[in-house]
Amino acid sequence: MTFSDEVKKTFITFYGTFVDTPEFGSLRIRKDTAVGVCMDVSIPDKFGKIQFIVEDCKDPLKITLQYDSSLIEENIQIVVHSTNYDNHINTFFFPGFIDTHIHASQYPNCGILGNDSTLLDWLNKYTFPTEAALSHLPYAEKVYDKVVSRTLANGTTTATYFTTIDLEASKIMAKTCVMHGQRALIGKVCMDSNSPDYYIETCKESVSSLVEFVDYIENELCEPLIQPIVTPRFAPSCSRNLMEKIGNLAKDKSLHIQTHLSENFNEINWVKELFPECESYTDVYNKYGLLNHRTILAHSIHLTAEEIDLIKLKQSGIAHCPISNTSLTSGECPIKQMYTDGIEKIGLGTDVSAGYSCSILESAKAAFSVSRHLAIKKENQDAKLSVNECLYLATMGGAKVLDMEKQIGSFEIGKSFDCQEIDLRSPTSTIDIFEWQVPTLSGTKPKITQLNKLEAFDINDVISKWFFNADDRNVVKVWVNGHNVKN
Ligand SMILES: O=c1[nH]c(=O)c2nc[nH]c2[nH]1
Ligand SMILES: [Zn+2]
Repeated sequence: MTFSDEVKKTFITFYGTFVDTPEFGSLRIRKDTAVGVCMDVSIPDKFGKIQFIVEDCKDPLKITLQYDSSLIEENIQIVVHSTNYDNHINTFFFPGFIDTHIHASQYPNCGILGNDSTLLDWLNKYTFPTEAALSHLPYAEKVYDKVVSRTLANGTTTATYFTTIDLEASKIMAKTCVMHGQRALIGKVCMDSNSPDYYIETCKESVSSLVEFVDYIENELCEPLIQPIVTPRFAPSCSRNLMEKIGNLAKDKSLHIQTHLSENFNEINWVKELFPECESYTDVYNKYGLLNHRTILAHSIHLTAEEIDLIKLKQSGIAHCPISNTSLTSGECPIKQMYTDGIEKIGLGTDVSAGYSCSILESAKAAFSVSRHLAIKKENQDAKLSVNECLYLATMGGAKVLDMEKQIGSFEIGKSFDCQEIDLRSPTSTIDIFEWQVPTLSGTKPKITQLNKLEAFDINDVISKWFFNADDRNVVKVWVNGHNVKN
């Protein structure tokens, strides 16, 4: 079926097993479930959104016609799992992943780190030259096209991107996301201080190109899935004047803000030297108008108790980027402790290219591992994140960080249908799961006496297999706002 076939339908009902994590640590499984999505462009308030969820449903078409008797059968599409596994749970719908921190412009360096690098020398040696090269627009086109298709292929339906300081290249990124159908917040990077002469703007240039970028997205592109995000790179590369000006713009237009915070000890000391008037790194952003409930703070590893309190007070969100933090030897962010301290807006970021993978599932596995290392180091089992908690960070946690928890992150009536279909036995899958391990939808156990001593696997085990053993080969389809964007 093609994209154009699909949009002719005014209603789609998805039918099968739905798995999501509505609360931190919970795993919700709804079998034989029909999820109805309005695809009628003449009703913009409902378009792409879930209209009903019916569990234990035997006939999804009948349920759809019961929901709205004015619908006619030709306009309804029923989408069932791509492969029928004879009543065994091998395939399920899961909310699309949310990447709360990724540098689209660094994608050419994904997998290139430099063994000896830590943050500040890595920026100068690898990152700034790579970003600056994208002012050559044909390069920008290629790189942005690849990173968006690659993240979608890995099940990322929403991403919060950094581009570069270049306005025209940033517009290309916005157009690319529209073309691929990905939901995205896109930030033209602002930096007017302490940066190489080949990759820096004046404060005036930075503000005016940001204003033009916001205007372009809001008034020319006009695509509801795409939002601009105010993006001061990090405190060392921004003057006080620049931070205040773009903070005011964010406030006036209710825009999101993203930046980096407290990633590495040399960086933290540098911020102390540059901003002696501020109490802490976090206080720099607060003092210059950048800290609020729509601010996304990447890393935030080495925070003091006062900084945690300030972030809580301002209700800002944290993008946990465990692959990056390990790769650049920046540190281990104590996510479980943050929850205990009352910070609940925490999501995951791939942080390509300090992170070597653009898969949020890989980041979720890394979050699991980093939390175990913290538990070993601190001799405290409470530091451990569970599989379900990591999956929450990858979906609902990310939605909260983006202040979009009413729109995305789980399957609820009124939310957009952003979804990935997972198939543990897709043709190219490398997951080995044996037939006696797979529970049936009705929960019956295999009738083999030798297996009586085996604990029967349940769907939690299946989800665990997926979490640890899967990759993009198990993402068979992806939808954003009801549109099939990956087949
Ligand atoms: O991981 C990071 N990646 C970056 O590009 C960057 N810039 C400032 N601080 C940063 N940290
Ligand atoms: Zn980053």
